[in-house]
Amino acid sequence: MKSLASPPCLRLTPTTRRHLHPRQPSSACYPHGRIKSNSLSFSSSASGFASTLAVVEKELRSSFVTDAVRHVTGSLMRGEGLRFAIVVARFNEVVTKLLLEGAIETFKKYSVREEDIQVVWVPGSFEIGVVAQRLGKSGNFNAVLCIGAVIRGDTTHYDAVANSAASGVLSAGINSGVPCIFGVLTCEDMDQALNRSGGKAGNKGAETALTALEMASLFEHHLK
Ligand SMILES: Nc1c(NC[C@H](O)[C@H](O)[C@H](O)CO)[nH]c(=O)[nH]c1=O
Ligand SMILES: CC(=O)[C@@H](O)COP(=O)(O)O
Repeated sequence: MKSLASPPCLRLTPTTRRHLHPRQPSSACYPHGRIKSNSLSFSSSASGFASTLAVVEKELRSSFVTDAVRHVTGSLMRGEGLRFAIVVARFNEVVTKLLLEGAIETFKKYSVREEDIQVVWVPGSFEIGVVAQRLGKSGNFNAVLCIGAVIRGDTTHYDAVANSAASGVLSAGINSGVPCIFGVLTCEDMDQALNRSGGKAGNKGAETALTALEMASLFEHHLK
């Protein structure tokens, strides 16, 4: 029997660690298998993340061959045939349109057919949850991607909208049993929002589309 005392350890770069384990401390290691450090190269872009994840998945899978424990993850490589709804808020449309573009581009890059993507517009982020739940329950989609941009103003309205959007999307997923992905920006100002919708900090629409793909694949291929 294999000893569990000192599992082989993968030290991850900050970027990959953030994607795989967003809250793990910097000294943490990946406990399930050994990964050659020279097989990993990282980028903070959505496609960089995807290829990093593919390498990690492959290496981890091969390191599990001798393990009796079964591990399952969704795959980014099997987008064809998966169906997605995208609920997008019109409020701060200059931002949400860019997030939507990033999301659709990513779905297409991963072989999701255009006819398998349905976009539903709602007035603001507050309205996303109820619509996501309806779409999830329809049985027509493998995942629902929720896109919005909440930007702080002068009053406490920001907190109400941001928190409601988050708990609305969470409830939609739990109540419908279909993954509902949180692609709602919550920003201090428009600069922060633009930086995250194709600017300096990437495109969160594209990143959350990858999350939707992974979760859709996990449910479709492993959790039925
Ligand atoms: N201020 C923002 C809003 N506010 C609108 C609400 O989402 C909602 O439509 C209204 O209260 C009616 O129910 N929405 C955003 O998406 N982003 C904001 O910054
Ligand atoms: C996040 C918001 O709802 C924002 O537009 C509200 O702005 P304000 O707090 O100045 O009314």
